[in-house]
Amino acid sequence: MSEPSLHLQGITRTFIQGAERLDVLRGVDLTLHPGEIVALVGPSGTGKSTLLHIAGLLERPTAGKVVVVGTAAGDLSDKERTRLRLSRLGFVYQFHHLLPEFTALENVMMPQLIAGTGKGRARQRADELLAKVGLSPRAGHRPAKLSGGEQQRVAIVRALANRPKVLLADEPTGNLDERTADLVFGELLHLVRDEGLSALIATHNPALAARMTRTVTMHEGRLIPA
Ligand SMILES: Nc1ncnc2c1ncn2[C@@H]1O[C@H](COP(=O)(O)OP(=O)(O)OP(=O)(O)O)[C@@H](O)[C@H]1O
Repeated sequence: MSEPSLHLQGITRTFIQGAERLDVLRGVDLTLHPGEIVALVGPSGTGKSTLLHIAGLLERPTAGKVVVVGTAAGDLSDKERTRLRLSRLGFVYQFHHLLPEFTALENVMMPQLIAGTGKGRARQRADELLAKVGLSPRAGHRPAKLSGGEQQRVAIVRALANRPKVLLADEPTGNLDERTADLVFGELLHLVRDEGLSALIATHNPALAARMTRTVTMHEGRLIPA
């Protein structure tokens, strides 16, 4: 079988606040194979966002192993983790977090420029991605001039700009009305499949979870198959 895109093994995360100790993750194991799209579900406050941040190399676990396309992240310096994140992982949040002073096109070019891609190639890739979500006519607009659905489409294609292997998404359409959420989610799935990625997507919406390859549920700090 081919190398996993993402492998999480024995992940724990404990928060200590004063005398209180909160064991949010208590031994999470998860393997994402290329092309798998996994729904991450579970009640609010059970640690889905915490797990996504750890998988996305934005936070370190208290214990356990994160392996991104064959590279064990625990052994890396912060600089090397950033490089691995930029090249292999894409992240979409519930709120778009686009840079307000830049246009849609510039927002999609930005992660590529940070990763060292030349301006011409970055622009070509951004044009191509914005076209895929029907936003070519809006490429020159700043986020404030775009609708909620359009802003989230830009955030999604921005996450794909550096051709990552894994997309991590935290309620990527949670901020949109039901109809728009359904449409944008469909586009997200189409793009993930089209680009041949794996994805781990937290959602509270059972209908959206049902459109993915499989579902895992956060329960008492571990993942169980749905
Ligand atoms: N930096 C932190 N310090 C202390 N506690 C934290 C921290 N980050 C998260 N927590 C706690 O960890 C628990 C899990 O939070 P998390 O945001 O991961 O849950 P979630 O499943 O994503 O919830 P939701 O579905 O509402 O987004 C919560 O009780 C939260 O208060």
